Amino acid sequence: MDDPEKVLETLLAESAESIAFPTDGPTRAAAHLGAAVPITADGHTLSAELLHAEPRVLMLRDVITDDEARAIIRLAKPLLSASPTHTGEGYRPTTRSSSSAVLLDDAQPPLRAVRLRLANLTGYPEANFEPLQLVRYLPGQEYEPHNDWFDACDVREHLRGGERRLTILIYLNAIASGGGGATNFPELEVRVPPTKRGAVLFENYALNATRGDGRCLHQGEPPSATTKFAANVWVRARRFRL
Ligand SMILES: O=C(O)CCC(=O)C(=O)O
Ligand SMILES: [Fe+2]
Repeated sequence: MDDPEKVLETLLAESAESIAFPTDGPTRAAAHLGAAVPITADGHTLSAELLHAEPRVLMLRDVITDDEARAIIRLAKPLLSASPTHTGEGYRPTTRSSSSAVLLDDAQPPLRAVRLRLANLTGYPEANFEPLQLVRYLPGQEYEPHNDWFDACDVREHLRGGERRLTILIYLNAIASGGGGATNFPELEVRVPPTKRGAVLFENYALNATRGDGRCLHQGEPPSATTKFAANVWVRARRFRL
């Protein structure tokens, strides 16, 4: 699509399809600072605790089952390759030494169950979810501080569903306390230790904003002795297209 007028027309039409920021999803309504509040989604009980109010960072516990964690790792393992990073104008080069796998087959029952539960919890339609992406860090591997949101001028990402409003990073295996592998938010002074079957959820955009929030800068710290498996779930402003 090279014709600038056509690009602009398409972008405007796309933007008009963005859903309003949900303010009533259970993860917005229930979470409190300093207290893990039980919530139920599709008959599944988990807990949510607000770790930081603005931007919102939440710790979810028991967000997936043991079987789901095992299934995600099993489906992803044969697909692993070096993790990509965002390059080009608007993006700072970062080191990401992990491996990743995109789980394109959303129809797989465990993937579908997790996606539908997270849709229910966040108030976003499942159609806005990117495919789950497994990330594997061998001991010593890491992802340097970065933001998950796209540059506002990134046309390609505008056409693939627009803003990454939410990041949900699900921890799939246990790492002993003191074993590293935390998700660290240096600007917020929040460090989330990986808790098996738990997740960190953060809002990359302030309410009604169209530009990403720089305070959401975060890094995947290296695990010291155990391989860390996690699954990224990114939620877009509009229907996601590959
Ligand atoms: O592994 C982590 O704790 C962070 C991963 C991350 O930020 C990403 O994959 O975008
Ligand atoms: Fe990230």
